[in-house]
Amino acid sequence: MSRKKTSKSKAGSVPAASALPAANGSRPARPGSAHPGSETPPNGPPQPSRPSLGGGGDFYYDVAFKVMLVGDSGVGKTCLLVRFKDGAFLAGTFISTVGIDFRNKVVDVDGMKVKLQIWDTAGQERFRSVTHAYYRDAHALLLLYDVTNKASFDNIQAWLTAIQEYARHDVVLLLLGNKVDSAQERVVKREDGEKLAKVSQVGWVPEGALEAVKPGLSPPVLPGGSSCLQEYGLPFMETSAKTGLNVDLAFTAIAKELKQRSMKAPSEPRFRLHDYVKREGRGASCCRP
Ligand SMILES: Nc1nc2c(ncn2[C@@H]2O[C@H](COP(=O)(O)OP(=O)(O)OP(=O)(O)O)[C@@H](O)[C@H]2O)c(=O)[nH]1
Ligand SMILES: [Mg+2]
Repeated sequence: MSRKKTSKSKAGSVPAASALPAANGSRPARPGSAHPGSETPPNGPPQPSRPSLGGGGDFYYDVAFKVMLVGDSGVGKTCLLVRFKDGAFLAGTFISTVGIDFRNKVVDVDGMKVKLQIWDTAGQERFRSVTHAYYRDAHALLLLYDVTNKASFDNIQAWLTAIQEYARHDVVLLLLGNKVDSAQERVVKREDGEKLAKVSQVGWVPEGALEAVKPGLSPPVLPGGSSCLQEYGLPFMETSAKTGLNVDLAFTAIAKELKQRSMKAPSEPRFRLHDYVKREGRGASCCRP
């Protein structure tokens, strides 16, 4: 497979200004050279991307995907991204994201270079309509709550509703409970996150299936589907942007899943995201129904 070229550390921001995609799908031109739309805007099902037009970079990639970080303000989305991209933690003053920022990172997945274009959204309510417009382009979403902030956990359902409404039906979704290093301040137990993940689903689950599973927390019987049964619920992990716990794993798991899906005739065994994060997660782990 031929290698595509991408820039080494391309990053940009899209302030919540006028230059945003219309909700009906048309995408007006955005000013600013840093706009990622000129680079590799992923559209349609996961597919190998076009070569980067950014030029001048020294990294190459085979496939590229768009990943979005979503969740309440202050849950640690920006810190998670910085930890993954730079291996650092943004301690100190909390600077809330305005609009949307993005960073690129190329990861090696079983010998293939997978470029993740990671969009860091503003969690504040006032930017909600802005960020919703971007959901439809995302191949994967990392949905975060803060284990020291109960409200951020309670709001996950609302985030899932928005995802259901605005994201593509086959979006890869991973639920993350962040800030587990703050053991003293923890108010959301790992088991609560696991339970929520177990009964939550967006995308392909048939009408009524979610209701069916809630009372007893056992998987629904899907019409004729066996593989669906095995992956019901959301994959879930606890993370810490501060210590780095499970941060690389979260992004790697997403990259593996997307890479597998993009292959027309995969020669290797099907990658199972739920199993992977359950097996590989350290400390506070994950769940699979
Ligand atoms: N202890 C601890 N603090 C964290 C962690 N992640 C983020 N924080 C802190 O939480 C605050 C908010 O982090 P951000 O990453 O800016 O939050 P955000 O989700 O991007 O917020 P918005 O941009 O407003 O949506 C900052 O003060 C961080 O230092 C973590 O894993 N552990
Ligand atoms: Mg932020």
